[in-house]
Amino acid sequence: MEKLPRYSECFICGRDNPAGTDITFIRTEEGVACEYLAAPKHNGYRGIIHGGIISALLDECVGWAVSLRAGRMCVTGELTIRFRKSLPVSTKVTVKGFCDPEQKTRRLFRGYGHIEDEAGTVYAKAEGRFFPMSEEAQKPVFECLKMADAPEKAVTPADIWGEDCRK
Ligand SMILES: CCCCCCCC/C=C\CCCCCCCC(=O)SCCNC(=O)CCNC(=O)[C@H](O)C(C)(C)COP(=O)(O)OP(=O)(O)OC[C@H]1O[C@@H](n2cnc3c(N)ncnc32)[C@H](O)[C@@H]1OP(=O)(O)O
Repeated sequence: MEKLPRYSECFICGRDNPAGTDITFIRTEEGVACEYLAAPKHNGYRGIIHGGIISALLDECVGWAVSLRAGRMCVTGELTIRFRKSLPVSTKVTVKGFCDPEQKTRRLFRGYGHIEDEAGTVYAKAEGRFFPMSEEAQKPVFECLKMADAPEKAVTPADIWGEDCRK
């Protein structure tokens, strides 16, 4: 399992965003995943994590999974979240994201994901549609993407997609 790069300013994965969740995503055999320890600074109601935080975690995790498949960084076009169970503060959960293997077009990618705890309880599920950026539009993204274990080290598209890198 390989750590994915982090984007310095991002609310979810940015090192330089103190308001955020300070997440590192990993590439798994099936897609993308991350660990999240539910923190009181992300509360909505007392002791319960805000649905917007849950949505943002799922958005980025599923977004990474489809971006890996698309060969380009994507933007979210549509995201549907089902909040099945309140997520209490201090719960340790795993967020998992997948790309739908049946892609009919390279313009739009479908993905899905969920948040579960160690016992397998599912707190939320997501599905969405994601759009690959043009090569030109994704260039500035790479100015802020840094290696997870070496924040001074820049990342290139080939570091992420290797041979599958889209021209
Ligand atoms: C997600 C990736 C994350 C990867 C992980 C990165 C980690 C580290 C890297 C970096 C960190 C920072 C980044 C994190 C980011 C997190 C994710 C976000 O928050 S992204 C920001 C929020 N999203 C936007 O800003 C998009 C705004 N919308 C647009 O740009 C356009 O609307 C776009 C590209 C989605 C579509 O525009 P058109 O011009 O290509 O398409 P048209 O002509 O409008 O529509 C044509 C057809 O396409 C479908 N379509 C278009 N838009 C759709 C939509 N929103 N949902 C569903 N289908 C849509 C429909 O079938 C539509 O046909 P009909 O209009 O219905 O007849």
